[in-house]
Amino acid sequence: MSVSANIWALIPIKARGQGKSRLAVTLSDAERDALVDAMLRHVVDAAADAKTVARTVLVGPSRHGMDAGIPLIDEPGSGLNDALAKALDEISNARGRPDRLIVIAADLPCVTALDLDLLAEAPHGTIAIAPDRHGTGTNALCLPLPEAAGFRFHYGTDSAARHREEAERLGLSVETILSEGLEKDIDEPSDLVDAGQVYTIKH
Ligand SMILES: Nc1nc2c(ncn2[C@@H]2O[C@H](COP(=O)(O)OP(=O)(O)OP(=O)(O)O)[C@@H](O)[C@H]2O)c(=O)[nH]1
Ligand SMILES: O=C(O)[C@H](O)COP(=O)(O)O
Repeated sequence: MSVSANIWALIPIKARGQGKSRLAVTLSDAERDALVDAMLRHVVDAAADAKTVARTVLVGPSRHGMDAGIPLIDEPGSGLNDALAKALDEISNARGRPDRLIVIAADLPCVTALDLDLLAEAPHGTIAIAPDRHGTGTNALCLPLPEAAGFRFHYGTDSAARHREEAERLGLSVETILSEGLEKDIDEPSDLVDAGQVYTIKH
């Protein structure tokens, strides 16, 4: 890949107070908000430190206190797939649009800048998919543009397999990226052990 490739990171973030609802059995509302913000800050910082990432964009109803310099794309309010579809459409048509778009979840407290550089280095005509620790969910994607401008997001059950099928539909190859930092999203209380690097639970 050319060193001058223009690569952007897109981070979806749910409305304040709604994120990480599956952790409500363990964490109070305030604790979940603090955890969501700490993980988002970590992912934003990893993108800022990645050599390959030129620009970071958020999609969601609010910027959760992130710097005003990070653009926020408003979402339709009908779920993650619709939010990302709108953002992909806007970014694909933006002036100076990227050659590649990394879509990365905001709940990856172990992700590093190197992980993002690894994702960005997929060969030409390839979509990179980083699955979760179970191998079934999708924690990050790297989409080549404009080839994948029509990519349809399938977050939900078995999203990794469905995203591979979507690449096939577009005539693109798939590279699966496995790394601890990309695998460890925080969904269930048992995952919280991996969040200790960014957030300490006080009880
Ligand atoms: N903009 C936007 N982001 C979303 C939406 N749903 C999920 N996300 C984000 O997508 C990423 C992966 O989502 P999940 O792992 O399901 O996280 P979550 O929705 O906060 O967790 P639960 O409430 O427990 O399902 C996280 O960065 C979420 O903030 C949505 O409707 N809109
Ligand atoms: O792959 C997915 O659908 C997303 O990662 C959301 O799944 P999760 O909520 O299990 O992380």
